[in-house]
Amino acid sequence: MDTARDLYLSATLRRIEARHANLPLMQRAGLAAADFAGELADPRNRPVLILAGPGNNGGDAFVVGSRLRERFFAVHLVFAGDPAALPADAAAAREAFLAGGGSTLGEIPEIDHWGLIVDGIFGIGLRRAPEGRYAEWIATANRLAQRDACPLLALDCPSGLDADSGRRPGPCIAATHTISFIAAKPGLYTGDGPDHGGEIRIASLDLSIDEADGRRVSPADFAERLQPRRRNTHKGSFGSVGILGGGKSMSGAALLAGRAALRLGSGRVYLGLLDPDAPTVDPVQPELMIRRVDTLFQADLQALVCGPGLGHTSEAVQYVEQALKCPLPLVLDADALNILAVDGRLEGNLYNRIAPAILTPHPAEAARLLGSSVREVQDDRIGAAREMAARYASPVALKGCGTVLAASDGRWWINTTGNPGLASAGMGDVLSGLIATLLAQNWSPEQALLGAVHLHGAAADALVAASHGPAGLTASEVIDAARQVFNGWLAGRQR
Ligand SMILES: NC(=O)C1=CN([C@@H]2O[C@H](COP(=O)(O)OP(=O)(O)OC[C@H]3O[C@@H](n4cnc5c(N)ncnc54)[C@H](O)[C@@H]3O)[C@@H](O)[C@H]2O)[C@@H](O)CC1
Ligand SMILES: [K+]
Repeated sequence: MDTARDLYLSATLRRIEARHANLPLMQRAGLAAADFAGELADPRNRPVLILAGPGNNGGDAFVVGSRLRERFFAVHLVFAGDPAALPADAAAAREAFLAGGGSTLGEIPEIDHWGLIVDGIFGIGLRRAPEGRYAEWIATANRLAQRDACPLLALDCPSGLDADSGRRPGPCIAATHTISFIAAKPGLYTGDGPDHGGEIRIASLDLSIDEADGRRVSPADFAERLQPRRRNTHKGSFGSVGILGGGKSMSGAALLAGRAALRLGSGRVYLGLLDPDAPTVDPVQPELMIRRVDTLFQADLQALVCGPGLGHTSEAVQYVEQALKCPLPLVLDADALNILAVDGRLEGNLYNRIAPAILTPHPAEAARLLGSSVREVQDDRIGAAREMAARYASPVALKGCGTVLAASDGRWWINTTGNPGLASAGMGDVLSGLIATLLAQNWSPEQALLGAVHLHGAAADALVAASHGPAGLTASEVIDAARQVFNGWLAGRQR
């Protein structure tokens, strides 16, 4: 088990819990959380507010209350559930808290300044949007943590967040820190999770488990490919990439993909632009070889991107078909995905391909491919990515906060590099160029996808660290930062 990377769905966690029912897991969880709380609490020993819900997450909260009281914290524990309806472990934790001299409150008390707020309302047992009293507690906890600038520690996951999907159906705790028990939950890293979990710590509760459902992407996934360049090489050694796109007035998207491919180290980059009035040279990057679109396939290519700025004309449809039929590793993005979504004839070409294809939809493109809505895609990003990968027999990256990557055999990953600076035009075009470069250099489709997505996010993170974003971050800057980060990886400095 790699606690830093492994992700577990709640059904798997329930099975693991059941297998270890003889162990005092709630005591271990509460103790680990109390240790974390002790690190976070205001050194002036301001009071601690603990919110306990009606299930085992509430039970964890009672254990935290007991442990913190033993350490002489002033604990105010709020519990409004029916004690008789608590699950057995939680009921025992409540009894122990009361037997130790603790008492519970029915509502959040008025206190001038909290030193720490602990959220033990709901964990992986959330069934629906919190409402009524619990919705009010969530809103109040968020407000008080802001007011007092105090840490808000979520037990297991922020209450109101669906731990499997990262969806928040209603009010949700905005934690500054989360301590996730047994293993990390995927919902902390995608969708609304990253806005609500804060800094995440995993408490394994001393269990050794192995059957992870998914993983977070790490450079370890593609480290074997990060080899220094041999000296005795030439431009043919590093692959030729073709970019097919650039319909009427949309050359920019294709240029960005091409520049990204060139600057990540493709030996040659050819652009086939559909717009007859498109420029024949890129003055910013004159190394790009801009061709008439009908001659693009005559070049000796090792990988092809189809889609950036392609448009949706009948000519564009023909070229998508040609791209799908060509024996080159292929990245399908943007309008190529939209065309694939509406033209049922084309789908079969994906299954008959002799070279791999990779799909990189954003949520709206994914909704078109799946015949669903953006809302449905976003409510279950992992499920949507896996469904597309299975249906199109190709690796897929569902872009967005916590990009979800899926292989056609059902494996999935979440990428945790990147930031909101990537929410601007051209970023997807850049990603497609990065993926194609790695494909053209014989990376496997899976490694090319994981490597490029991780790199793309890491480049944006490096720019934000240097105050070039998130506001105003541009795709062109990400290209240059990706080159820098990648060369750092190659040199072994940032692995
Ligand atoms: N079972 C175990 O062995 C362990 C469980 N642990 C804790 O237990 C949690 C899971 O416990 P539970 O399965 O009891 O689930 P939760 O405590 O997360 O919540 C379930 C309770 O809340 C109610 N509920 C769910 N959504 C609601 C809503 N929107 N409004 C009002 N009530 C709602 C349910 O009816 C149920 O009573 C984990 O997240 C973790 O914190 C830990 O102590 C580790 C060990
Ligand atoms: K919680």
